[in-house]
Amino acid sequence: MIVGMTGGIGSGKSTAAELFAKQGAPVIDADQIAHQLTGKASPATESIAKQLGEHWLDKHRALNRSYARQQIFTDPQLKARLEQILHPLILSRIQDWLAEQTFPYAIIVVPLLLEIPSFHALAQRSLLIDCPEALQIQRVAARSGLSTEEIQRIIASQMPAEDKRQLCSDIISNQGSVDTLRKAIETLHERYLLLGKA
Ligand SMILES: CC(C)(COP(=O)(O)OP(=O)(O)OC[C@H]1O[C@@H](n2cnc3c(N)ncnc32)[C@H](O)[C@@H]1O)[C@@H](O)C(=O)NCCC(=O)NCCS
Ligand SMILES: Nc1ncnc2c1ncn2[C@@H]1O[C@H](COP(=O)(O)OP(=O)(O)OP(=O)(O)O)[C@@H](O)[C@H]1O
Repeated sequence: MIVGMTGGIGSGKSTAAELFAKQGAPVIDADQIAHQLTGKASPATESIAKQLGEHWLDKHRALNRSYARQQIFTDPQLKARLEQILHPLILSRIQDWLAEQTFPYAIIVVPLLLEIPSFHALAQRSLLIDCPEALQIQRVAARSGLSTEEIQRIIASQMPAEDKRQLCSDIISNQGSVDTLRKAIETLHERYLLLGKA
């Protein structure tokens, strides 16, 4: 059984993914794949330079992440063009990884699970890590130093939380402590094991 985990920026997806992994579940994260794909002198960065311009890369020919962030979250067309380069490669890496899994269930962590049909189609269940916007902003600012304005722009580019709640089969509220999150994940892990074995 494939479980797609999603949630807005800073909702706690990576923290939740780590907790599932500690239970023994196989987990793959689309953000981490995107990071690997946009490292120095990779085929993806060469496509980005060719299609979007050399100035999207840094001196090591890796993606200039802060430049890319500024561009795509202020210009939807540039966002779509970067996604057109990266999403097929991310999808293919996830599919290859899924083909190797033998555990009763596997977790794919995909920020745009509900926005992009080809990602959504991979999952039989969808798990939303839900967190109020004010807490998302607080946690992302503490982690990355991004301004409130920049974080709000990223949130505005994603599907509204209310719509995500309607679409997901499972929801974990991540407003409490990491310990509360751990308990919710232990419960879901047991449920997914049963569902995956059925
Ligand atoms: C713009 C980039 C360079 C910014 O890098 P940075 O290191 O600052 O952020 P990181 O990659 O860790 O992403 C952090 C969060 O930003 C949000 N985010 C990232 N890409 C997108 C996007 N295309 N649309 C909406 N939100 C996004 C997600 O909530 C994600 O969890 C990077 O996010 C990127 O390459 N994005 C395009 C690839 C993509 O669509 N990734 C999401 C995979 S489904
Ligand atoms: N329940 C919690 N209590 C306190 N801090 C938390 C909790 N959950 C997550 N955090 C912290 O909030 C920040 C964002 O969490 P995390 O990185 O897991 O979110 P994410 O959804 O993966 O973010 P992104 O969308 O940017 O990839 C991290 O610094 C993390 O340690």
